[in-house]
Amino acid sequence: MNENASFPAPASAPVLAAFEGERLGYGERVVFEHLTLAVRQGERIALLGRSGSGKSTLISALYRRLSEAGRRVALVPQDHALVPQLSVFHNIYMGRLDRHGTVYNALNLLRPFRREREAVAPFAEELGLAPEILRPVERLSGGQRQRTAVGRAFFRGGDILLADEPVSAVDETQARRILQGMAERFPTLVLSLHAVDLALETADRIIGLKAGRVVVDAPAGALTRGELDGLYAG
Ligand SMILES: Nc1ncnc2c1ncn2[C@@H]1O[C@H](COP(=O)(O)OP(=O)(O)OP(=O)(O)O)[C@@H](O)[C@H]1O
Repeated sequence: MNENASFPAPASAPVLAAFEGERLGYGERVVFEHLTLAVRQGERIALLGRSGSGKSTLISALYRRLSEAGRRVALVPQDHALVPQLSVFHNIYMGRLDRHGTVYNALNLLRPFRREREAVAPFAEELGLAPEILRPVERLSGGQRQRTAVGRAFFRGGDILLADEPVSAVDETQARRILQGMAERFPTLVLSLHAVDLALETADRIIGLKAGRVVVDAPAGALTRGELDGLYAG
């Protein structure tokens, strides 16, 4: 780890969220004992680490903090948080529920407005979901559900995208295309990824977690594959 290297986002870039020696966990269960970390505008961060190292816990904490600060945050949760009985169209549309009133949303649920169908269609098309657009999500494959959750985040847009294992269920070609779409749309990204190669290609900053500790925090270009593989050892 190169502690002196500066990240591509300059130190003058605004801090969007920061933790200073904070404890994060679930009730009695402490995951991070003493987390110190700042996310600056313009950073593309990949979180790496073994299962249970704390990636989802950190993403959830960032989501709360950014939302409380009034940032527009798009989220792809690990469990996708889709409404199974509703169509791909409706699940993607949910990314902008907060832009309309309850009556508009209820009417659109019963009989989608043409304007909304036309707004959602390019996102479904880009993610290869056009043929499934009217199908209930409960009748989709795992990869199709994951792409629906990505579509909802794309449709939402915002200052920052937080995505927890957003390409774990799709093939490598699709994964690259989706990650590229994320980078083009959102000025700031925090992505939890399992594939080290994809993380190095997509991110400019890699944060490696081990049992609730930040053990790597360096520019992607300063890290070797071997250093990152070490995150998964032992
Ligand atoms: N709701 C919860 N209540 C109590 N403990 C939890 C809860 N969610 C996660 N944990 C624990 O917190 C630790 C970190 O979990 P977390 O889900 O953040 O890891 P992760 O790195 O995202 O794992 P994975 O790659 O498997 O998704 C684990 O030990 C896990 O068992």
